[in-house]
Amino acid sequence: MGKQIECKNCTLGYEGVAVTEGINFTVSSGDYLCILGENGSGKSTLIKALLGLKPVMSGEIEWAESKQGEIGYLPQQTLVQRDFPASVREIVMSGCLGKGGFHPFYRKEDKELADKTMTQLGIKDLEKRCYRELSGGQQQRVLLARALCAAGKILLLDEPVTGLDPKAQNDLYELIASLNKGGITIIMVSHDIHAAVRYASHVLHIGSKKQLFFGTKEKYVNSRLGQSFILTEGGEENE
Ligand SMILES: Nc1ncnc2c1ncn2[C@@H]1O[C@H](COP(=O)(O)OP(=O)(O)OP(=O)(O)O)[C@@H](O)[C@H]1O
Repeated sequence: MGKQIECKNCTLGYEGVAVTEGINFTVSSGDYLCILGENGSGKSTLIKALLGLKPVMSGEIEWAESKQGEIGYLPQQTLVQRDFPASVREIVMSGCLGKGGFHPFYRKEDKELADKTMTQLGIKDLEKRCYRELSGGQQQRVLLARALCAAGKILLLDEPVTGLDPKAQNDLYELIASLNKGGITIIMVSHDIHAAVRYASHVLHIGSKKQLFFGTKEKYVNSRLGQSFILTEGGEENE
């Protein structure tokens, strides 16, 4: 499998102050990487670095074959976004803007890609509906379709199931897993250890100040760190 991203001994931080260091991991085509870590450990900062929005303080992020611009990003939803007054089709199509250089109008291939993606994600029948009238789960599908139109190779998802009920969470996880089975690389930031254990191929666990683990999911669940995280997080969920 081709290597897509390699993060080499990166230090991430703001204004000369490191948030986390010693970040080392590799993402290959078809991987499903789950990034775990407590609040404030630097997960969002790492996302910004992966998207090229923020330079690393030291170390290097190396991109192979697919370029940085080919990463589709599903941000954490904000309330403002939930109220966005545009149709489903318009939102999905907007993912095509900026693809293949600047072009101010949608091209035929953009429209075809939007149609194909909406069908794939089961939202074609919603295309004329206004985004803000949809359920949270439907809205996430729309944003996922948009991210897929922006980049068909790697999807970077930041807490994608936040705010969804358990059934919608499960449906979205299953949809993401099916995209991964279809060959799309997934990088997902999550607090949900259960989803990581169920779906991911690899785990990156960031602690306060430094990386605690990177490796296959199987190694993670058998490690002392993985075991204790599963126990504490599982305990919280069952309370
Ligand atoms: N723009 C900024 N300037 C300075 N410090 C920042 C900035 N953004 C974040 N930080 C600090 O960097 C640290 C890591 O933040 P980050 O948002 O990356 O954590 P996180 O792991 O994504 O947390 P959460 O799980 O709560 O989303 C925090 O201590 C935060 O206060």
